[in-house]
Amino acid sequence: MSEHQPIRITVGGSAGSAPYDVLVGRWLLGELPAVIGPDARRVAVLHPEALAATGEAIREDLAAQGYEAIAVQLPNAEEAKAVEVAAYCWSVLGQTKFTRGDVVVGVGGGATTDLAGFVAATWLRGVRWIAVPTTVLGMVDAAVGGKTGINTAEGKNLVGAFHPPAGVLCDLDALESLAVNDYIGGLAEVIKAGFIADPVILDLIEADPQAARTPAGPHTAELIERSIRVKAEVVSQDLKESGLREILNYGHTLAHAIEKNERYTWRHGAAVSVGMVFAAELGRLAGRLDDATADRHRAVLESVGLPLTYRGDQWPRLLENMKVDKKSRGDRLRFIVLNGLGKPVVLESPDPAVLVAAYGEVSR
Ligand SMILES: NC(=O)c1ccc[n+]([C@@H]2O[C@H](COP(=O)([O-])OP(=O)(O)OC[C@H]3O[C@@H](n4cnc5c(N)ncnc54)[C@H](O)[C@@H]3O)[C@@H](O)[C@H]2O)c1
Ligand SMILES: O=C(O)C(=O)C[C@@H](O)[C@H](O)[C@H](O)COP(=O)(O)O
Ligand SMILES: [Zn+2]
Repeated sequence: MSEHQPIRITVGGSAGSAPYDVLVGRWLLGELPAVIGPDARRVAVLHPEALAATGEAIREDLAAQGYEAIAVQLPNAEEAKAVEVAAYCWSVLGQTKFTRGDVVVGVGGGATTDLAGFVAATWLRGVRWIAVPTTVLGMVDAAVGGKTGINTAEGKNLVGAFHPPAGVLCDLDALESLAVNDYIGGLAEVIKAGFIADPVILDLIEADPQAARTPAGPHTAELIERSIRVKAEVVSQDLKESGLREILNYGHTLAHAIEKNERYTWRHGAAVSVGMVFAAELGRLAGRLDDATADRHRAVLESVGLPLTYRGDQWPRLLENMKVDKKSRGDRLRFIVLNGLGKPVVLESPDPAVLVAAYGEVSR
């Protein structure tokens, strides 16, 4: 990738949605007006507290180009994914007289883009929105694919809508200011993409795990691009998760149960890391996954500093939490496991004793 030539990955429209591009590069904010489109008069820039200066800079830039631009500050991280925050945004849009021609821009990590997309999906039953992800996780996963939503006390992402963005701008320079724990949290989703579809990702990380932990690593752009391609390929075929898209939920059944158990104070990537070790053990115990690939989960996740274990005494609560997973059907729990590297499949209603044994392998 040359500095001025972003990579462009097109996400095909499925289920009647319009296709859109994900751009990966540097200095991409100049692309914003083209994605905003000709109809917008007002633009609302939703950003977390941590990115107040960035949000204001984008607002000023848009105002200088003639838009009526407002910056809307959200709480950092999961606190943004709450109905009270969505309601605050609805009231700001109402007071700004935001119409169906106007555009929401979500600038931030996955929590911000999930909330911004949800506000855009619900305002006037759906307005155009653009994602400007500023974390690894946001770039490789959250901003792509049109899943938007908020958490409730009962579970993670329980309220939301499929509402694809009009475009996604991944400016790699944004990653420079990210805290190391937030950076490596995103690697959990990168590693997920490696296990479910693109093992070259795993090879690149294993070659130099320390380098993978920083934006200055030699493979940063390639890891991000490969992961986006995995996601784009899947959501282009199955926007509304009627089948194939469930593979992107690898490790998430337990992960979301942990996040709820921790009242959303754990980072999503950390929970997904533990959830993937659990899913690997489940695959192994169910006779699907070979020992080497199951063990590879622990090795690669640990090598970048992600957690592998969770509290042993919490199993009954986690099991209860998993029942509201979106892959559940009635009383049947369903998990994504691997039949081998890059071969994700659904495991239906595993024997409870197998679930307990798999949890025994991640509990401390
Ligand atoms: N919609 C989807 O398909 C999808 C996919 C994966 C994850 N998610 C969601 O994404 C969320 C996690 O996203 P995340 O890991 O990006 O965390 P996050 O959005 O909570 O961001 C982590 C922290 O970093 C701050 N931050 C963001 N960008 C920064 C930057 N460039 N410099 C400094 N600080 C910055 C944020 O304010 C926050 O405090 C979860 O809610 C998860 O459920 C959604
Ligand atoms: O895009 C998807 O589909 C995913 O499952 C990607 C996940 O990484 C992401 O965390 C997603 O938000 C989980 O969705 P949910 O439907 O299980 O809430
Ligand atoms: Zn996820």
